[in-house]
Amino acid sequence: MFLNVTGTEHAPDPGSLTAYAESAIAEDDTLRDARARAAELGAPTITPAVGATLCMLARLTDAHSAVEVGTGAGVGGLWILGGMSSEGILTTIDDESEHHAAARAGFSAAGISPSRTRLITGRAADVLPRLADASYDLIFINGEVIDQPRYVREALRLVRPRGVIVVHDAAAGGKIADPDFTDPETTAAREAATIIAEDETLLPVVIPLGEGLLAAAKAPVSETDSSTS
Ligand SMILES: C[S@@+](CC[C@H](N)C(=O)[O-])C[C@H]1O[C@@H](n2cnc3c(N)ncnc32)[C@H](O)[C@@H]1O
Repeated sequence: MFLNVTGTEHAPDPGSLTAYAESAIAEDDTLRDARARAAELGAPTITPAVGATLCMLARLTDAHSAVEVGTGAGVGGLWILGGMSSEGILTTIDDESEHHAAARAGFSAAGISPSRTRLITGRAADVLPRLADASYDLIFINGEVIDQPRYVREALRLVRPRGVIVVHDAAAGGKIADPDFTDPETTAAREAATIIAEDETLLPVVIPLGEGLLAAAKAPVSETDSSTS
């Protein structure tokens, strides 16, 4: 059986490489319980392989500070925190206080100190502009697809040199590569991808996991500082 039964809208075909990538990741009871809370709330979750990818990126960037747009019931947050430095702080934004209550329960069950999580309840478009420039090692965008361009623009400002931006639902339900689709969501996903593609300080890659991840690594400071070029 495919490992994530609660949150995936489009389960990969059995026998596909994606199905193998998902089934290869085992989640612990804390994550399973978080998925159960998400299911109760009707909040979508990332898949296990997306979670493991985020965890790996947090570890590779030695993340001390991360931002998540769209807390849900805390599945993504648990994965990100698992890869961060033991002192690392996750700022996670959601406009549903019920989702934040569920996420808090998950973080507590995982033994994560409340000092390591900053849950901000509000609309991401209002909260993100209040966060400091170039201060975050990992930014995970997992809100509404239609809002991706504005979140990506904020992420460009927030990410540190050598940090990483990850956009979930980057494939707009598989429609992004088909020019016949010009609906607002697909157009927004294309715009977000274009903003990333046109930034020469970013190294982007599409990762075909979950609903499609677009990950982009920010160049080191020596390559982003225009005074040195
Ligand atoms: C896909 S879920 C997030 C899942 C979560 N990242 C996880 O891995 O479990 C999207 C979340 O974004 C929240 N959301 C949607 N629009 C928002 C907005 N404009 N501002 C803040 N949160 C928003 C929803 O309430 C929902 O909890």
